[in-house]
Amino acid sequence: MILCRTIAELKNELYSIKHSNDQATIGLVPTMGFLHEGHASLMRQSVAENIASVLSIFVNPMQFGPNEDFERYPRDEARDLAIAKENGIDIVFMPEVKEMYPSKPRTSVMISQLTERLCGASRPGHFDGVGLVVSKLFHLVQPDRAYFGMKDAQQLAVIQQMTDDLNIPVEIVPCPIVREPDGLALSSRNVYLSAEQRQQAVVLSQSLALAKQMVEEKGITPEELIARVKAKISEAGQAEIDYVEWLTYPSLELPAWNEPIADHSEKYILALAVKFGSTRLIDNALFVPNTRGE
Ligand SMILES: Nc1ncnc2c1ncn2[C@@H]1O[C@H](COP(=O)(O)OP(=O)(O)OP(=O)(O)O)[C@@H](O)[C@H]1O
Ligand SMILES: CC(C)(CO)[C@@H](O)C(=O)[O-]
Ligand code: BAL
Repeated sequence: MILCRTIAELKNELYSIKHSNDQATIGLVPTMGFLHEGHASLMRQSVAENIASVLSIFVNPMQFGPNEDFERYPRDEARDLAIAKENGIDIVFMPEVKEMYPSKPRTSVMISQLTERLCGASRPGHFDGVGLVVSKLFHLVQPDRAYFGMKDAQQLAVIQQMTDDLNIPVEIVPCPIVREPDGLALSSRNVYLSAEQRQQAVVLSQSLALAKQMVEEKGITPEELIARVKAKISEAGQAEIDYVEWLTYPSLELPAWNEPIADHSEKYILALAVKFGSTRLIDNALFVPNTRGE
């Protein structure tokens, strides 16, 4: 496994791969590091489907708001490199901020509509930063496939839209959410939770499971579903709800609010963002026609 800290090193390594095999397919797994089993599942899928796999580790300042956790975002380079190697990654691209942004970028990548709700509304400018860095990574690596987790379902929809709108020749591969045995979705930010908050955070996946049950009950409307999910989350002492939304997926539009969900024909997402103290966690479940959710 090769570690590249500069764009020049990355380009050299990619050139060598392509030079030795011009049919070589490249998979890209973009991350912000502090790797866990969720990231590892993306890496394994990339390794299984491509001749060579690039893992990027970059805590992108452009996607953090002024009062967010950019400075204290967890980092552990040695551990990340060991996990990348164990999972068969060929190249780790781990640039400094000044390598990715030698000066303040004057170009913005603004993806409209899909970013109006959910994390786009709670974190103004967040998806502009994500769009910018992911398009830079796509241009630098020129992957055949890029792997994104469904935990960040809005991000996945936004990146797919950006890729389609800009005709970027990469296949976006959605990967399922990896969870702890008690249901909590793996996230680098889980490390911020106190023991008590960690116990309370299980309410996220529990409320998604409750929603699946309720959608099976004929007659429930999005309005009732959201009220009941919010009530369930509020049972966890310190939980402060940022949003609970029921939207079409991947178009992220509001469906008819007062009409029963049963027998729906579209794909929907129930998306949650909840704060436990200062730690904001997200989770979601997809509901496909005539099923109880994924
Ligand atoms: N539990 C998970 N299951 C599957 N994919 C995941 C999971 N957690 C993160 N990912 C995916 O890994 C990629 C990199 O995410 P990132 O480095 O932000 O990790 P994270 O754990 O989501 O961090 P954060 O706590 O900052 O949200 C994204 O595509 C993300 O969706
Ligand atoms: C896609 C990404 C690596 C861009 O910084 C980030 O938003 C993430 O880790 O999901
Ligand atoms: N996992 C999405 C990256 C972020 O929270 O900034």
